[in-house]
Amino acid sequence: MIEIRNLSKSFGSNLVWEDISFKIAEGETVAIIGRSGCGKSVLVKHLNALIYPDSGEVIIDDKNIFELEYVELRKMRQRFGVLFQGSALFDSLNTAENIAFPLHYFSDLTDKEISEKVEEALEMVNLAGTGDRSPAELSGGMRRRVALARATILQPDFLIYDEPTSGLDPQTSEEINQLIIYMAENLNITSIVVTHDIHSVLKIADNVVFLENKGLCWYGTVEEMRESDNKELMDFITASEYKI
Ligand SMILES: Nc1ncnc2c1ncn2[C@@H]1O[C@H](COP(=O)(O)OP(=O)(O)OP(=O)(O)O)[C@@H](O)[C@H]1O
Repeated sequence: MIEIRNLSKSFGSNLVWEDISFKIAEGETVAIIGRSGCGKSVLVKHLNALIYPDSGEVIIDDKNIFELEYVELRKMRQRFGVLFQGSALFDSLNTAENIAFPLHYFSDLTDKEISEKVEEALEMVNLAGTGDRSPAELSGGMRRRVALARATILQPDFLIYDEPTSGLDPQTSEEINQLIIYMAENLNITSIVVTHDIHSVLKIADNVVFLENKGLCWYGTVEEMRESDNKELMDFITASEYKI
């Protein structure tokens, strides 16, 4: 469980948002939506203390992560995986080496154990047999799946997805949505998804955080979002050109 309590953040005189509170239960998928520049990325960077707030707390396992000492902070950060926007694969490494990268850094596994884990991960994202291909030889959807295999290889408790379906066609987006659901259900990963893709939100999310007017404008389940008459939320969804 991650509990966000009364979080506020400014950069100089630029107030990003204030007094944000909500909870993310274990195994839940929460979507964070809102217009460009409303502070979605800044918010998720608080969840693993990459950014510190002006005030407020993020509680994980009964501890305010902003008060953790260096060693504990490192351990806490290792519980997070991140799927970066645009996949962020290393072009000089092949697919298998990309996925193996975190294991070389953060585990004591032998080379043989690492290759076995990489093969399993490739199978999980339906890319068995492509380990020796370079990222340049893969489609956008395949690169996203490799990035997902890499982000989950250390079996994180929490996975942050930064616009996982951006730039993908509807069919490939759907494959990624299905994988996000698979990861949440089968690996019991708690997922935090920053997205502009309302269709994806409806497919994958349990709960939705909508940032607007420098704060948490609306929070609820996807079912509640379908029924909501919150004007700002509806305007945002309508502008996303998706009717629900
Ligand atoms: N390191 C930083 N220093 C100063 N200002 C920052 C920093 N990071 C973000 N900001 C500011 O915080 C605000 C929110 O930015 P953020 O990137 O979180 O928005 P976003 O909702 O994720 O946008 P987008 O949907 O376009 O990715 C912006 O005004 C941005 O300029």
